[in-house]
Amino acid sequence: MGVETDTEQPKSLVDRIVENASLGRMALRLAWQADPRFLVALVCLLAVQAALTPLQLALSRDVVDAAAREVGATHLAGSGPPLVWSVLLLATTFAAAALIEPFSRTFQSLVGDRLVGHVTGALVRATNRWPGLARFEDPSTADDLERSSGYAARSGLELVVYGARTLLLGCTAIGLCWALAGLHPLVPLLLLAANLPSLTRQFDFQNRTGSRIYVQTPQARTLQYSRNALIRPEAAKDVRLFELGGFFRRRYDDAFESSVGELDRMRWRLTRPMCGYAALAAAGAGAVFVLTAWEVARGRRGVGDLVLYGGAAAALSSTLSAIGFQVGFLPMVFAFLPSLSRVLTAPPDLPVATNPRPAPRPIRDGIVFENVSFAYPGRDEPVLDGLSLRLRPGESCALVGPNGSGKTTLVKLILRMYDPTGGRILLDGHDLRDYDLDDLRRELGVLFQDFLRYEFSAADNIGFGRVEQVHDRALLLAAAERAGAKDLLDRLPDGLDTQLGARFGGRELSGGEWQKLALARSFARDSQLLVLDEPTAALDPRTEYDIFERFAELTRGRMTVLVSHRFSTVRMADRIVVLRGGRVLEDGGHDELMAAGGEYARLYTTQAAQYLDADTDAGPDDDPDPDGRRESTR
Ligand SMILES: Nc1ncnc2c1ncn2[C@@H]1O[C@H](COP(=O)(O)OP(=O)(O)OP(=O)(O)O)[C@@H](O)[C@H]1O
Repeated sequence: MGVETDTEQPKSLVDRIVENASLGRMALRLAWQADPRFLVALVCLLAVQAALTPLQLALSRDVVDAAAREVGATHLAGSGPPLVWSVLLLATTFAAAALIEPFSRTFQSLVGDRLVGHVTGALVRATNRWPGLARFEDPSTADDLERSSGYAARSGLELVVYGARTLLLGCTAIGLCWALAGLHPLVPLLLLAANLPSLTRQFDFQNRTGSRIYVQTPQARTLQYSRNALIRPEAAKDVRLFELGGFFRRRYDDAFESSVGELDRMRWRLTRPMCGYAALAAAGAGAVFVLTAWEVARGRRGVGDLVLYGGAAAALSSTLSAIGFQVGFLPMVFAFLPSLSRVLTAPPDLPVATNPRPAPRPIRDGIVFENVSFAYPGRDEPVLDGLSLRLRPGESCALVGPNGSGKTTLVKLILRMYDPTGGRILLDGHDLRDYDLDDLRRELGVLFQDFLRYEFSAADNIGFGRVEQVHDRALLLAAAERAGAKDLLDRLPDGLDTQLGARFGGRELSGGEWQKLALARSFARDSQLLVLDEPTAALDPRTEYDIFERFAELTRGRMTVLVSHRFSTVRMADRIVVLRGGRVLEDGGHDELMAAGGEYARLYTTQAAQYLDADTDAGPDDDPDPDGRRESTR
């Protein structure tokens, strides 16, 4: 059994059975862990539901026979219990069926919801165990995650429901065949033959639909992306300004047409021939009716048998069709399960030391890049190419270089979001890979260029830098003070407790205000290495100047890496490293590099000249350089 997927490698039948058995066990285990009580209750209800169909047929026959006896048509009646008992029993089964149906649906929803919650928790725990970033940027992992949180999340329930239903429907079909053999031993065989094409068609329909849904996961993600571009507040400005609404709408429609439209066309294609097969199955049931009526007319059977055999033939037909339908779901379930299994069992994406070293405290020798090369996964051209560099303890170092020269990449390697593809990075003489990663990262405080705006309280936005002390108000206020965010907190209606972001009705902040909080978050961390990637890009000149003035105090005792294109920020550093072509081009203090008259001096002078030109037009309130610091750039 298996869905046709585009990525599937040919496997032997035995391998596939073994693999599916283990996937099935995993899905059932997840369903059991989600809520065993509801699961057991659901299976019991499904069993009772399955038993009711043959029971109702047998009781219907008794009712008809008893009614025939009551009206004196004894030649039409078989033997059986009195009419009142038969009617009461039949009514009870109808009442039970009516009662069980909503409970069965409710239990399915309860198990489904709990299962989705349980699987989501397992997915979150699994992805949190991936120390690096590479998997999050890999499209096939994105497909796996999409499948895992969609179809595959409910697969445990679907296995239980479809599996149990198939089993129980199989029992019902055997019961019906056994009953029909009472008419003639060949009748069940003929009916099975008449229903076989319809059953296989149902299976084929489900199987192919499932295959299509599976292989369309990338299109489903494209669809989601285009939809988000239309409805997400982050995109609203651009969409309106550039009149992108129509464009994205067409993209969405195209993606919709290529996924859902194709699926629908396929459904139609597969449904049309089913009419012929259904007619064949109906003809089989009709023949049983005619045969029974003929026997009843000849007085060889009671009239109740007409209900029993006619009903059993019709029920067998619908039961077999339902089996085809239910079994047809199973390949789809088994096609999606490997995605879930891959995510849940994926080993860490970076090597983890077996006897990890604790992070050094204090750092004594610093960080050394030894001939480090790095290319992003799936890309050939290296971003860093034999780079060597030493970052000394207590020193602040600015990384400068053109766009795409690898500054942020270098920072990501220090944080061990990736490992170098060549060379090594040493911390106090030991390879970063030898350290306990959690312990190491506790020593790193980072403000990313694309920092997150948490739409929680201001306190959370700062406290997430040291989440175990997120309620320590003194610590949060001190961090805010250092980042120049104290005024901002004073202006917020509930200070630290103000809910931020418009999405949940909170206070929206300007870009620079969000950046101040992000800077405060990195200061809240009690780290030995502080990495600030464009920390002042959105700050007003006054705040930037304040931070500049206190930079030495703010970073005292910490190694600091500053990444920036703003030379006013770069100047804060003790040392400046210019990157180009994946290597270090220049390395030294500001004065030293200016005196050398190389790349840094050229870039610095160009930027300073631009500032000075702009300054001639600016009023006193716009003065970006209140103490005339820029004069020294000349
Ligand atoms: N996640 C990624 N996957 C693949 N390539 C990437 C990824 N991130 C960056 N790159 C590539 O690596 C190169 C260096 O990027 P990086 O972000 O390190 O540059 P940068 O010097 O920080 O640039 P900027 O000044 O624009 O911030 C770029 O050419 C970019 O295309």
